Amino acid sequence: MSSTETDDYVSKCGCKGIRSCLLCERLEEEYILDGGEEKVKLQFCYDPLLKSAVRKDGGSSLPFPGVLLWEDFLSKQEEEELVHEMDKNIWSPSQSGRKKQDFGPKVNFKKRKVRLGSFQGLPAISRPLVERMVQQPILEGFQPVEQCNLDYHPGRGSSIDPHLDDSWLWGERLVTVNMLSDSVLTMSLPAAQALELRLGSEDTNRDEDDLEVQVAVRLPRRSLLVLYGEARHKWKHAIHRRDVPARRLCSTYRELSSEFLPGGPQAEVGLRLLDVALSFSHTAS
Ligand SMILES: O=C(O)CCC(=O)C(=O)O
Ligand SMILES: [Fe+2]
Repeated sequence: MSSTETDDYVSKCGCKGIRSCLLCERLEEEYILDGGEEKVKLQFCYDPLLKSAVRKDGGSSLPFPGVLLWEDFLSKQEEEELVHEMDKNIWSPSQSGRKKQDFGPKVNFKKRKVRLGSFQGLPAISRPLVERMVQQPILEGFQPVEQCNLDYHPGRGSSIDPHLDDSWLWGERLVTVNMLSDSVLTMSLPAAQALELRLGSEDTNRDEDDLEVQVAVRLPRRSLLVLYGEARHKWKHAIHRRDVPARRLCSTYRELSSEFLPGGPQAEVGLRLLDVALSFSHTAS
């Protein structure tokens, strides 16, 4: 990496509140490792063929519905073109050492307000990808109104903390296309809740407040991941710093919730958003 590139990677940071990246940690001369290490974890790996989470130290497995992994969704040439196109647009600094490009309506989640703002549609280059993804039965009728591109880099200590995506505006399926390097999405849930979701395990009889179930979902380069059902609404998801060994880009596509779909109280707003989004009129300058 040239020094100009390095400067670019570390020159700006978008962290607020408790979030941090390598830049602000260096500035504060404080090195914060991945958070939450005090919790005892039951670690599983997701097996896409079995659609189950399998204990890392062998033994039990747990049905894990709500994840679809589509390997080689992109060809190598498509990946190259997408990355080239994304890098023509400005990457804005975001939380925890990420950079971001957002193609979607302007949203205030706290006040539950959404408006078109300057949104002109999803990027033109995404049209064939959306046409391809909807061939998958689980994505039938998927109509994204937002595409959010993220740029992770180990030089900035990029990560994303465990979270659930909003479900007031965003609908049932979250779709992410992974580019440039392999990574791991870590899904987590307190053991007591996992038990409720049928974790048949003898390990849950210790103090359950401190016990967390973690499921590592492998995200191969050029794959597409769908989260829905339990994996969308109950399990938090995160990308840990240790799982960003090289630059990684991803595009997350989000559909509308039932509130904004036909029959819902905000159906008219939804129609306007869809009309603009699916014009695919954004082209990088
Ligand atoms: O980087 C990823 O794959 C996940 C991104 C994510 O969870 C989000 O933007 O809400
Ligand atoms: Fe998310």
